[in-house]
Amino acid sequence: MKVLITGTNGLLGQHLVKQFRQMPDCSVVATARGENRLRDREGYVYAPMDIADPAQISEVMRREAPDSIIHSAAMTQVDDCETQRERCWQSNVQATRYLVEAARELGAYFQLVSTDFIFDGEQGPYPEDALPNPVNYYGLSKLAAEQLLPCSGLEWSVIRTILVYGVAEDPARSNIVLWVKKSLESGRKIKVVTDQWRMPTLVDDLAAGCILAAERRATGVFHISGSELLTPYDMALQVADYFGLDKGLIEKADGSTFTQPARRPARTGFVLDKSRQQLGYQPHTFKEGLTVMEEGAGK
Ligand SMILES: NC(=O)C1=CN([C@@H]2O[C@H](COP(=O)(O)OP(=O)(O)OC[C@H]3O[C@@H](n4cnc5c(N)ncnc54)[C@H](OP(=O)(O)O)[C@@H]3O)[C@@H](O)[C@H]2O)C=CC1
Ligand SMILES: Cc1cn([C@H]2C[C@H](O)[C@@H](COP(=O)(O)OP(=O)(O)O[C@H]3O[C@@H](C)C(=O)[C@@H](O)[C@H]3O)O2)c(=O)[nH]c1=O
Repeated sequence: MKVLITGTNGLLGQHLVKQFRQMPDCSVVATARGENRLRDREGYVYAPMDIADPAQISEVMRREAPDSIIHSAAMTQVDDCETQRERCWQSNVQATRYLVEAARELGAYFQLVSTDFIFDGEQGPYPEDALPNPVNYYGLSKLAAEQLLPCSGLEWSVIRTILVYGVAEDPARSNIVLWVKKSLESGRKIKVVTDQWRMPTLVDDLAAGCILAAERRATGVFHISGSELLTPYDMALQVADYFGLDKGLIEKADGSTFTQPARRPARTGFVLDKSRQQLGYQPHTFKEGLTVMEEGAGK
């Protein structure tokens, strides 16, 4: 398999490179905007590819001719997506359209990484066929990207995930575990909500789930997340307990005391039966995930 990955400077992209390049009979083309920010340069080819630029996409795709494309790149800052809608649409929808076109010319398998934010959070946990109803522009843009696939004529899959955490080199954005850990380590008080429910997902498990689907050229939508429905407040307490940090710095908050520019769906989470049965997906618990992070941080 020759796999091309988009957004490899990002949290998921880095772990996809790390795992794919260890697979026998697999060659990896890592692509991202600008310079390669991965420290380890072994076991893959790097090609700069800004997915907003169709000329760059055509040039790289013609040269590399992958048989599988894992599309991870996106504008992921949810609040920026709410206030910079044109940039969000260009990054998350128009760019996906360019990549789908390139995949069609190559006859390549196409996998899109998507999100729980396509749902409104009224009836979580959600199975794959639940009715989408995004409550913010980021979620709307990711749903629009998903909707490019059914009529694309491609062998395609969508991997939806939730609140990804883990260790990243030079991360473009932080994640909930690193944010809580760094805040408490520096003695900073944090307000954490008790009225949102998520199944936080270890990035190593997410990458493994993407690969389980890609190596089978599995088609359709798969929900790949952690298995425990937790509030961010629960998560913060577990992080404090695990790393021996001061829980007294964690203050309860809710929608009446903590707001963000973009609305968040209240209760998401995924039903994981299909991924477990069809892909053999097996996520870590949140606590196990913290252990994996700690072990990985040393490497
Ligand atoms: N993180 C999460 O909690 C969740 C993420 N997802 C989805 O998972 C995928 C990966 O997210 P994650 O790794 O966490 O996010 P990151 O923000 O860590 O990575 C996204 C990457 O996409 C890159 N990117 C953005 N625009 C472009 C562009 N025009 N050309 C090339 N690269 C671009 C960014 O590049 P740069 O570094 O240069 O900014 C960044 O490295 C996304 O599709 C996201 O929607 C779904 C659910 C939850
Ligand atoms: C910053 C902050 C967040 N939170 C809560 C809100 C939220 O439930 C959780 C994470 O908040 P953030 O704003 O960091 O993350 P958020 O943008 O909500 O994360 C989303 O990212 C996109 C890419 C996705 O696709 C979604 O699945 C989801 O992971 O932490 C607090 O309680 N207090 C705080 O001070």
